[in-house]
Amino acid sequence: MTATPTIGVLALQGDTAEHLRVLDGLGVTAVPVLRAAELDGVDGLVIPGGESTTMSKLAARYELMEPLRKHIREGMPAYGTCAGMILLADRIIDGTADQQTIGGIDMTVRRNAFGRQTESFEGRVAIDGVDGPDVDAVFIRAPWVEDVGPGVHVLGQLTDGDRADRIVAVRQGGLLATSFHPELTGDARIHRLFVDMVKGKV
Ligand SMILES: NC(=O)CC[C@H](N)C(=O)O
Repeated sequence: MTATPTIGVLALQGDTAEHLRVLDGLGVTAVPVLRAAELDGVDGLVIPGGESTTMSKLAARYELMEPLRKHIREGMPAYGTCAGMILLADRIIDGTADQQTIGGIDMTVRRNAFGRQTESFEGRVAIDGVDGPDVDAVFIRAPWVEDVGPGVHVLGQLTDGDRADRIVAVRQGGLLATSFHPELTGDARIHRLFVDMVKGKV
C-alpha cells in the first residue's frame, strides 16, 4: 500500500456520498465501489447505512456477494455502519427469510432492534480506541449486537436507561462495525480509527 490508502465505499444503496466526503476530508483516496473488479483496487471498504435487505439483493444482482466474502476472508479491512454492520454479521436476528449477509464478524446482530423510524435517537457513546469526548451517535432504525464470539472486541456500549449495556460498536481484526452513523455528525474520529486500521497502525 502507498502512504495514501485507497478506501472504497460500497455504492449499491444507502448514504455512500456522506462516507466518501468524510474519508476525503481525512486525506485518503475515497472511491465508490459497484463492481467486483473495483474491490481489487481498494485497501479497505466502508459499507454504508441504508437498507440491509435491499443491499444484499443488489449485491447478489451485481455479483458482488462472493467477491466481497472472498476479499474479507483474505483480510481486506472493512467498516460497516448500521445496515453495513448487519452485512458484516455472521448471524442475524429478525432478517427477512431470504436475507443474506457477507459475514466476517463472529457476532449476532438484531435488526431494527431499537424499534421503528420514530424511535430513532441520538446518544453519546464512549468508544474504545477513540480519544476525547464520547462520540455523538445517531441511531436510525438501528441494529444492536446481541452476542459476540471470543475473537470480537466490544468497543462501545450504551449506558442510559433501558438501552443500557447494548453493544453498538465492535471490532474483530480488520473489521469494524457500528450500529450508528458517524458520517452524519461531522465527527470523523471513527473514520480516522478505520483509516489507521487500514494503514496497519492500530
Ligand atoms: N440506518 C440504517 O442503516 C438502517 C438499517 C435497516 N434497519 C436495515 O435493516 O437494513
